[in-house]
Amino acid sequence: MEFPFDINVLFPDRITVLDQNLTTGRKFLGRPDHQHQIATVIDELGKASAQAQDLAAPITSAEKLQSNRHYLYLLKNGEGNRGRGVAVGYLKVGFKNLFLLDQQGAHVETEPLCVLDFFVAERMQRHGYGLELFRFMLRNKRVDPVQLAYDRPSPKFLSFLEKHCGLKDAVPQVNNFVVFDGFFRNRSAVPVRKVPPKKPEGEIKPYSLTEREALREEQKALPWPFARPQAPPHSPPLSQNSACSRSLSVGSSPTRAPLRLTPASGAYRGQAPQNQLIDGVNYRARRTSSLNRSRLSFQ
Ligand SMILES: CC(=O)SCCNC(=O)CCNC(=O)[C@H](O)C(C)(C)COP(=O)(O)OP(=O)(O)OC[C@H]1O[C@@H](n2cnc3c(N)ncnc32)[C@H](O)[C@@H]1OP(=O)(O)O
Repeated sequence: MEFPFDINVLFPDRITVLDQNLTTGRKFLGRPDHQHQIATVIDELGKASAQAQDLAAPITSAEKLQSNRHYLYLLKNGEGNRGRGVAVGYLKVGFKNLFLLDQQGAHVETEPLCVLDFFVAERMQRHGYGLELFRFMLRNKRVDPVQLAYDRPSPKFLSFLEKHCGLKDAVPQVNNFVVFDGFFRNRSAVPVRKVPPKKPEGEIKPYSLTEREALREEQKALPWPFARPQAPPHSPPLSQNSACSRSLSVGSSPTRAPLRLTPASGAYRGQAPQNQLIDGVNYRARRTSSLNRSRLSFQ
């Protein structure tokens, strides 16, 4: 995505981590004009992401980033737009209090790192940029894919997770978060938020809202004629052999088109060979002693 200003001035690094302050940790970026331009980049990418996911409104914007403790990893290509750089995409993560069901169906209260939004500009998809972002975040947060919770992953993202991480067996949930087989193993080894801040969302809800459901709640609160008409309640058809589809079938949000229960066409082009798994060798060498990982990821 191109902008009428120099992306390379705003984001000197290929991947920049932005937090609540919209800063990249570099002093000169505190300039108001730069802050404004950074906000523009986030807002425009957020809109494109919402469009790509059929969301009624963006779930990522500069304002939302400023009011939540989320982290946004922004990837640029410095050479594009005649050397001014182009914004390629982003990955947004944050800790969430969730009530999840383990494999035995028991409720577990947990606060995992969640993937909340993920976007690569349409024309740049399937060129490895998503993997670059995801890998960077995993290293930065010192976490394995199986330890993350995913906020209603799209068919493309599910395909991505299966291809690059070998994640395909979801543990059925009654909310729209998806966790995979292995998530409940060794929870104590998983990074947790150190100082629980006051939650902007209010107190913990029995089945925590996804970003997408929160969007629907916001819309419900709008008076007519601003509120979108509610779609009649319906459940997508269940697939007998898809654990993922079961977890997504309850409480799915009408803000995005219903998820297809099989991945988007061309998604599963065959099982990813082991040596294609993200960072497999490096991670194994570095972290095997401390973590008992899923049988599928990083083996
Ligand atoms: C929790 C959430 O954030 S859910 C929302 C996820 N975001 C979206 O759905 C927005 C639209 N999609 C995208 O922005 C991107 O496709 C992303 C972020 C999901 C992946 O980024 P990419 O740069 O395309 O991924 P990358 O090139 O590293 O990996 C490619 C793999 O991703 C999956 N993938 C990417 N695009 C597609 C697609 N159009 N159809 C099916 N699978 C796809 C496939 O597994 C693909 O492997 P393949 O080409 O061998 O089939």
